[in-house]
Amino acid sequence: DKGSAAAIPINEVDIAYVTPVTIGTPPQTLMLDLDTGSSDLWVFSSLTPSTQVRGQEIYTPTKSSTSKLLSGHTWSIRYGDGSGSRGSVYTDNFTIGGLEVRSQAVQTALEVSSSFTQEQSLDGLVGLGFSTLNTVRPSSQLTFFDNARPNLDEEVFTADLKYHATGSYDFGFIDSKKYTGNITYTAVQQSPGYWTHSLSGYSVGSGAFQASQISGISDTGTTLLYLPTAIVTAYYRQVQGAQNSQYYGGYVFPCSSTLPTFTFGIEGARFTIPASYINYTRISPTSTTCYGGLQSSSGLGINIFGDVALKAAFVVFSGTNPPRIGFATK
Ligand SMILES: CSC[C@H](NC(=O)[C@H](Cc1ccccc1)OC(=O)N1CCC(N)CC1)C(=O)N[C@@H](CC1CCCCC1)[C@@H](O)COc1ccncc1
Repeated sequence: DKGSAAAIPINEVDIAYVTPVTIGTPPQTLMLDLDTGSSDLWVFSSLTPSTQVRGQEIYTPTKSSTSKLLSGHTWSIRYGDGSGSRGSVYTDNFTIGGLEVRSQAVQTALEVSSSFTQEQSLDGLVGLGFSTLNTVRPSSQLTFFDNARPNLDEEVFTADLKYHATGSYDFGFIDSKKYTGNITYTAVQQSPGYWTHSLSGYSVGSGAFQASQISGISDTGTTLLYLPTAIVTAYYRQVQGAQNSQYYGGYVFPCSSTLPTFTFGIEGARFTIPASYINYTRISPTSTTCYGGLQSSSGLGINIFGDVALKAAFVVFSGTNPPRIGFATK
């Protein structure tokens, strides 16, 4: 089996990407954020209070002839940005890009935090982290990828996220038309459940490559790139007028400033993030101050290789034993 689906940016600064999925019989289509940084598949549903739903598509289990309540099971999740949700659990048929999983655990929201309510183009998440992170109790549930794996032609899924454009997620195969050169793989530590691996170093602009093992998680559900403070200060030292603003909670700079590129290493391979990806957004629509796509990870306790980095590469998440992650230029 295999599947392929679009990864569509939900706004003009690629804050997140959504993918059309279908749930149930007859199929109900929702737009979900495929997130390698978590392992719960949850959706806005007919059980979500209407005061918390603002334009999202919802999943109505009672309209599906193949839905089954997973009685006595609940879930509750809190994300790194403080957003969260909780609820009950059904199983139903679930499809992404033509790839179907029967009786996938679909977590129906009974409550969502305000930032989810405000994000009307996001109907929920598909966690693609390791199933050990799943929050369903009393028995944790498997991710879509873990359920699909036995039937996949190849035990992989790939992410081809794009800057200000629609990319794709593929399941069960590696599309050689989506990348150039070779795929460089590196080892993944799957504890505590993230796609955790190391960078082999970095360089700023045309500067020398600094070899150093930088451990972090490749996370499609995180917008920006979060690295150790020493690296981030070295980067913004090259940017006229840059400053680390308490007020804006990160590095900001004049939108007219020239930004250097940022290169990261995977083993012996090098991947360069264009300056445009790091000139992330104006702090307000009329402002001439811009917010950086590279920020310090010091407040997070973990380095996160988010979309700003991932969209500079074609990424292979390999569920082989042991798991590994691959990067190729595109
Ligand atoms: C540094 S983890 C912060 C990260 N959330 C972000 O990256 C959000 C994403 C977002 C925000 C608003 C609308 C749409 C998308 O975006 C921002 O936070 N920003 C972008 C805009 C920028 N101006 C400010 C910073 C995060 O929790 N991801 C989790 C998934 C995410 C949750 C929110 C909805 C979209 C999916 C997940 O993978 C990682 O979970 C954890 C990571 C570490 N320990 C615990 C949990």
